[in-house]
Amino acid sequence: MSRSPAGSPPVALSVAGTDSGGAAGLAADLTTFAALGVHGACTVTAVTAQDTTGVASVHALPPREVAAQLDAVVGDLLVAAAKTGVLGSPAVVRLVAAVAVEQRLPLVVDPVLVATSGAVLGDADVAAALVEHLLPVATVVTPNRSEALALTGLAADTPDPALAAALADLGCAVVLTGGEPTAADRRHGTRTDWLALPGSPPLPLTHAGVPTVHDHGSGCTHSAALTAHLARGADLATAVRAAAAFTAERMRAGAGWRLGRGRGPVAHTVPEPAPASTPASTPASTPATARGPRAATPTGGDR
Ligand SMILES: Nc1ncnc2c1ncn2[C@@H]1O[C@H](COP(=O)(O)OP(=O)(O)O)[C@@H](O)[C@H]1O
Ligand SMILES: Cc1ncc(COP(=O)(O)O)c(N)n1
Repeated sequence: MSRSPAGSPPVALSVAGTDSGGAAGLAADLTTFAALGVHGACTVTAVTAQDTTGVASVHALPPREVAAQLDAVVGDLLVAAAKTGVLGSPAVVRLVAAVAVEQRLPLVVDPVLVATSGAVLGDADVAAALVEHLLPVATVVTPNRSEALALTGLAADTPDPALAAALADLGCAVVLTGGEPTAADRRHGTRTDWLALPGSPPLPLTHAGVPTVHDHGSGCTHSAALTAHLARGADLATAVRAAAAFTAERMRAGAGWRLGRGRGPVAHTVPEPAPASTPASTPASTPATARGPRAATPTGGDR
């Protein structure tokens, strides 16, 4: 049941970092909320300098600045569901947990810890705080495989279902996201997420894979879509399936894009078609084209 007043959209809150390249973090969250008919409020936890090729710097905001934003949002808006991304420090993790409990927020935790390029977006202390304080009060946690390994401390060869089940034992539902294809996924051209509910055997959710280098922000888009569907009143299983479908659809929409030199953004917007009078041979005036051809191969972007 959505908590929005009649005639108004539900409100979802993202507590996350910025991505200067506009692919991940708050950019992905707020555009996804908007695409799914949900008003997006935000609390900035960290400012990152990053692009499609990697993360240059991460500046975590002081907890008091994060607390001030949270107070402003929950003091005024009726938040129907919230999600977290980069949190920046154990103190901020504890702060968000306290607000989630106090406000009884349905909470999606995307435990963003390490970028694909290797940049640390959450250190071991943040991972420990997530396990101790945030997962016990979360509705669902959405790690990728490397985040799940960091949270559980399990061996690198632990199979996906066992990883998902170990996290569910901590007390919240889990969607172990499968952006990295398994051997079976490679054979079948698929991706497999695992849904684990505490006390139940993990369930594979397999969908068609999209061949693309425009996958930067896939995890944020997925967790934001899940949050938006919860805010709209969907049950968890429905929201999980809808989130995977939305993310794959946005990846298909951006599969032909060439934005940046590395892992380009998941398509948060679909470009207007060129005016009918534009000759087919005229190059599109995108920044990438104006600044010369960009390589289509990934060079280690951040996911
Ligand atoms: N190439 C792809 N084709 C289809 N779905 C994908 C692809 N890459 C990721 N996904 C989906 O996007 C969602 C986010 O997953 P993932 O990429 O693992 O997150 P993260 O960015 O945190 O690593 C999941 O539902 C996953 O299955
Ligand atoms: C500010 C910020 N937040 C999150 C991610 C992870 O990106 P993804 O959504 O692809 O896992 C990122 N690179 N930067």
